[in-house]
Amino acid sequence: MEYSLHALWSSPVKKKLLLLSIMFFIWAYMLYSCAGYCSTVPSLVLDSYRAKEPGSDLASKLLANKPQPWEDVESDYEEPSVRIAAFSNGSGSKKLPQAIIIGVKKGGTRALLEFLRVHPDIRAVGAEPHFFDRNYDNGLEWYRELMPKTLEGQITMEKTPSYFVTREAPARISAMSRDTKLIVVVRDPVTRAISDFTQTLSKKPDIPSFESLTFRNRTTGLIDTSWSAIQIGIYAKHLDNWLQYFPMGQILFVSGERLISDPAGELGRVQDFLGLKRIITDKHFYFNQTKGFPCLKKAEGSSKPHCLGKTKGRTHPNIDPEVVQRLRDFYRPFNMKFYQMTGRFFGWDD
Ligand SMILES: Nc1ncnc2c1ncn2[C@@H]1O[C@H](COP(=O)(O)OS(=O)(=O)O)[C@@H](OP(=O)(O)O)[C@H]1O
Repeated sequence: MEYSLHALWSSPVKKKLLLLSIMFFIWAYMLYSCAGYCSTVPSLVLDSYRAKEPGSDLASKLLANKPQPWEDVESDYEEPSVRIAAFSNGSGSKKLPQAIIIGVKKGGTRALLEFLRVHPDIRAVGAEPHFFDRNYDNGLEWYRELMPKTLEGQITMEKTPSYFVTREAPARISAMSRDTKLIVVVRDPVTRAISDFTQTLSKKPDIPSFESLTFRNRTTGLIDTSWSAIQIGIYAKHLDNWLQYFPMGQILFVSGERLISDPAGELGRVQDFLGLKRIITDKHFYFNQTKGFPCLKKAEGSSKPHCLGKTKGRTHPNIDPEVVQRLRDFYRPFNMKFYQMTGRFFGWDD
């Protein structure tokens, strides 16, 4: 061995060859390193440049795609600043909702969600995601990103009242998870229709009167069931669609009227349904005379009393009593069917 090495070093041609190959390796290594560096530099520069562009990060992308919560139904919703500070950076992970308030529009869905958020085992997204109706193409990952972080054992929730009347929503929610718990806040369909109309009127003061929108033909008294304010209240019909995908035991019906007269009682039923300890009780509520509604003594993440905003609990316009009666007659058979289906008498037809 010693001899062969000595022989190698001693031969001048071989010495040169060895030197050349060492130089070649050094040169190749430098070229390789430079190529790697050169390919990363522009992208790093570009990335940091992109990061400065508005809307470049994930959160902004979501915001860009995010359904506008102030569109249509939820023009009033604002995340209380206290809540943002207290929970936006919490630990845990984002999960798809295990329970959803699917309806109904103007039923009292915001009140229910705000009350439920007081529970330490519930975390909910404030704005309406409208995933299963308007934003389904964005994909489940987009939807999950909207959710707040939860710890083990906490339930993730959202509310989008239009799901209840969206034909595709039951199949889509079932495809996400067949175990999703569904909650529907229902309210007398006649009052609901007037509430719905009142909301539209507040945004578009020039719309025709409630009375004229109600009828296809006022003289024959034919109701215009294509008007969404009327359509939404045919609860039995919409429920049929949900029952194709979910068993009745997985859907809880909350009375919008009882949610106002006895919020703790209705919240007790909801907590049982969600398998949670009854933590929200009558101690959490007080009746605010000025607002004319129950309010929270302390909102989630805050020590201050909290009533819903001014777009909840609007004064309704006076509607011709004859039209109201005609609508009562129209809804009666659907209501009866609905009571039968749900096994609960909501008392809208006294
Ligand atoms: N505690 C409390 N405070 C204020 N308002 C309350 C409350 N509980 C139920 N309600 C009723 O909720 C109605 C609005 O329903 P939604 O929140 O489902 O409306 S929306 O579909 O999200 O726009 C709203 O309807 P209007 O009275 O017609 O404005 C209220 O009657």
